[in-house]
Amino acid sequence: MASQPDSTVPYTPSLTKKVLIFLFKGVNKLIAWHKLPTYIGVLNLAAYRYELRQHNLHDVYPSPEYQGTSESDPIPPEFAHTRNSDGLYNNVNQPKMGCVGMRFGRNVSREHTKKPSEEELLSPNPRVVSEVLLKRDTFKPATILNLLAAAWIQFQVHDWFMHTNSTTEKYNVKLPTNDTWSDPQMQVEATQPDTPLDGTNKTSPAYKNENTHWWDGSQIYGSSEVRTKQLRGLAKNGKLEVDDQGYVTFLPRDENGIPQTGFSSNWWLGLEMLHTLFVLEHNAICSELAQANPSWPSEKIFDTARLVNCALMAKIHTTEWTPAILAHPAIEVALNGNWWGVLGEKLYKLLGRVAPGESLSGIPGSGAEQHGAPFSLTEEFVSVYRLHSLIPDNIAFFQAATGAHKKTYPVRGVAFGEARAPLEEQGLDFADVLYSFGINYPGAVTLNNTPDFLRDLHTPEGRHIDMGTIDILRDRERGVPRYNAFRTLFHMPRATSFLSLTGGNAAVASKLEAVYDGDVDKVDLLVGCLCEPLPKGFGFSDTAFRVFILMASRRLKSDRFIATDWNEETYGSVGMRWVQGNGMRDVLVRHFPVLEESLKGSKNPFAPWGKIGKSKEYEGEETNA
Ligand code: HEM
Repeated sequence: MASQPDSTVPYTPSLTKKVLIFLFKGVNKLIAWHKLPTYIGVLNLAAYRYELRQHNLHDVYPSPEYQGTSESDPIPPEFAHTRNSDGLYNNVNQPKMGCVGMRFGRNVSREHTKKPSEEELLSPNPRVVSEVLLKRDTFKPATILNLLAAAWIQFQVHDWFMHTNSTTEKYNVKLPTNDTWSDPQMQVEATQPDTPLDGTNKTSPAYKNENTHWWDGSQIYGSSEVRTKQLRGLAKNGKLEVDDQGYVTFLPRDENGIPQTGFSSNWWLGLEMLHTLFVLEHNAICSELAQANPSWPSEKIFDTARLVNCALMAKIHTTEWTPAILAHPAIEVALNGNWWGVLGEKLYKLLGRVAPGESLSGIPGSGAEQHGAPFSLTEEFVSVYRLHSLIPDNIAFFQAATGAHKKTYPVRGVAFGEARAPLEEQGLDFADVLYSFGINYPGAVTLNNTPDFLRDLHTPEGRHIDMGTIDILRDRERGVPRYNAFRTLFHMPRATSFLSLTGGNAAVASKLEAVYDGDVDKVDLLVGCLCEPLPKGFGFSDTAFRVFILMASRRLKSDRFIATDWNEETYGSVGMRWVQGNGMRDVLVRHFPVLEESLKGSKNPFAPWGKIGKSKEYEGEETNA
């Protein structure tokens, strides 16, 4: 186990990197990165990343001691080579870094993250923004993706973060005249701020993460050691407990029907399916490890299988999901480069690592670095994942083997307690559900495409909420800068008018102008991102993408188990082969071989799959655009 550089060591780009940043600033005045030839575009993205690492990582703790030290929190021997469910000990020198309950960091300095006054928080009225700009008018599908892509990102988000709502403080959102909201008033719980640790916290509050910040599969394994033990239950050989009902394997349920998994809020069939799939994958890895290492105790099998499963999910996300939603040649090279290096997978597999750094041979094994701030996810990172418009109104369900259409359900009908309805009522199994998700479209990430299901959401905890209103309110409440300020702080030019923001779309510009009272600087981050013209092949905005350039690779680069301990000693030779030799397609086909045929019709498992048999005859908008 190698020791890591202290997060307080400032990140200073080398002279070459500074020159690259300077050069591309000039180039980008004339031409955007995504219009450059592929490999020059990749270099441009690298320059952005150097600049962002230098200016856009901000700790929100008053001092580094809050991250713990190797003296105050020494690593117990059992966690020297494996993940701890609470997220402790990933960083050897600062063992609390990224653990559950640590605060979200910031990508912009604290003076730009002030808590708004009530007037600033509520204007323009977030419910009006939701009604006029977010409410879905007609279903606009994202035709480059399938519905699995929507479920996947929520599944991942539940690994990474969740804020806590206050049990005492609420905001009253004024309902406009003639509003159709069915309650007399709209109240939204405030986010619970962490106890202030210094004066800055009083003006710019900080918020804790309910999950670990690491990419550690906590949505499956839980965010505490106690929870992980419960989920393993009595299962042998390092496996997680499942409820095998013969025709289908489910996650176990508690006496109230709540799925027993690491994170079960906001549940629907998409999550049921992916949680089950990656629990099955964990158990398959365990079987393989046990067979190859008959002397390993259950604990070692579990620990190694979790490392492998987490790395596999990180790889799928990096090299498959992200290039599916950002289908641009430079992104494909850059993201594969994050994993394999710019020399590519083939050369990596032939030669192994040819250089120590991240560029030529990828981030895994390149050595962990914190770039001047302790690792944590950030408020801005949460904001750009507000992708609720991915959720469609309805899902059409088919049999995987024949393509026969069984039933089309509203999403509401497969959510929370109803999540398993198509399996229980239509006799479908997970292969059928996965196939159906493979050919249904998600919603496009664009204006007026947030479904009524989420804008009029009744949760099992008794909340009645409009996610459109909440998405706007939360960013403002947490001091995330509005669109133009955000762009400036991410080194992008601000929109000088509504028309320039919308890329010349006069109808959208005038709608924005009316809601934002003629002030383009008031446009909310989410709204701006939904309106700006997209680079070719992009499923979301270039503005949101700037956060990903920095944070997507940071999640890998900061993590000891990916960047430093990337070796057979930690993963076992079987484990290393499993991660490097598999992708989403392999996972799907391993557990549901019938899907192979449909997957053949698709270049990327998160893009629409080939339609089988009778499903070609289905005429609904869910699968046809
Ligand atoms: C059935 C589908 C979904 C339901 C029922 C759902 C529901 C919710 C709820 C109730 C919240 C918390 C609201 C609050 O702040 O009080 C939330 C937050 C959030 N959701 Fe969703 N959601 C769904 C799908 C998605 C999808 C597809 C994404 C895409 C990434 C997503 C991303 C987020 C994010 C980023 C947050 C903020 C989390 C935080 O504040 O820490 N959700 N969602």
